[in-house]
Amino acid sequence: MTKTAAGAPPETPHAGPAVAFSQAVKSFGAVRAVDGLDLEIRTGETVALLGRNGAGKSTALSLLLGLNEPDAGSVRLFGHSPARAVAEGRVGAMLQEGRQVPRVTVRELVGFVARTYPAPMPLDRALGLAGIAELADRRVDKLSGGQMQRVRFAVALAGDPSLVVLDEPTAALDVEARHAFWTSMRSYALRGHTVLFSTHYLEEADAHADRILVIDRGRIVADGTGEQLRRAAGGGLVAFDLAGRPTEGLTELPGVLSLEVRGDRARLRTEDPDATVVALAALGAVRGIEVAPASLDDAFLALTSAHATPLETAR
Ligand SMILES: Nc1ncnc2c1ncn2[C@@H]1O[C@H](COP(=O)(O)OP(=O)(O)OP(=O)(O)O)[C@@H](O)[C@H]1O
Repeated sequence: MTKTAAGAPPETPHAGPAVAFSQAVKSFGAVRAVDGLDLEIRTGETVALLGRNGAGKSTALSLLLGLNEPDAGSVRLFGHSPARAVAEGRVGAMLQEGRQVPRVTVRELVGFVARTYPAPMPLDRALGLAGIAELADRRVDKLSGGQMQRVRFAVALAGDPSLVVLDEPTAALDVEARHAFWTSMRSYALRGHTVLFSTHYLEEADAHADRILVIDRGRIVADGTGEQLRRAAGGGLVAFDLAGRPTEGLTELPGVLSLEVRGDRARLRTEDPDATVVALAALGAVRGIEVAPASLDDAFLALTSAHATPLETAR
């Protein structure tokens, strides 16, 4: 049998999903960090994993990378165990914490990691994709947090993996670096690769993922595009000019969940915008009326609030 440069067995082609969790469970003491996780990610998808602090994102990613074993259920990457997929060089990862290696340059570090993979991408391409070509000869322990984050991205890409897993990749980046990061990530994804990233930024998930998975208390509570999540959360915002009208009774109108008054303008959060508008029209309160759908923030809060029940999203 042919051995690869890294001593790993050669890649075996796989037609099924890139990632498959089946009823995966991982507990730490009394905390069920991942609690019966079921999900599949197809090859070529860019997927965002969204969740509150402590929702189970990092634990799910650690199961996926084989850094932790599930207590029950299974996790498969390209049809195999995570350990095998990693050994075959199919997976690159950018985790939240990475120890800095003193005294080596960016080029040396990324080159070193690349050589541990069976079929790495050319070093200059990895540096270029991560937007750090001009930092190649700088020492990694002298870089800023944002620059280091991009070095981690280059390290994740160095082996030319089929799947990259990014845990909160833009957490330390300023607006410009964030923009550059997503451009790099997009060009990587466009080459048919699979990307899974976790984030707290809803707008980033909406803008850069084909599909958003919302995780809460270790389970997937929603799965769909940003648009599907907004629709599943339902409801919206109805705003109108009070024109001196008293606000009493507005919270009793059909569908209304809450009222906010700013100057002369009333903003009603409602689970049934149509019914609320009809009721306002009956009161003659229609001056400057505007209806806006639920935002992704609203959808996220509805999905992950303490009493939320999983929503069915049409996929
Ligand atoms: N090694 C560990 N030992 C004990 N508890 C842990 C460990 N790792 C995670 N947990 C707990 O498991 C739960 C899920 O944590 P996890 O880090 O997966 O969440 P997260 O969604 O990544 O959160 P954040 O957005 O804050 O990074 C939390 O209650 C956390 O305290």
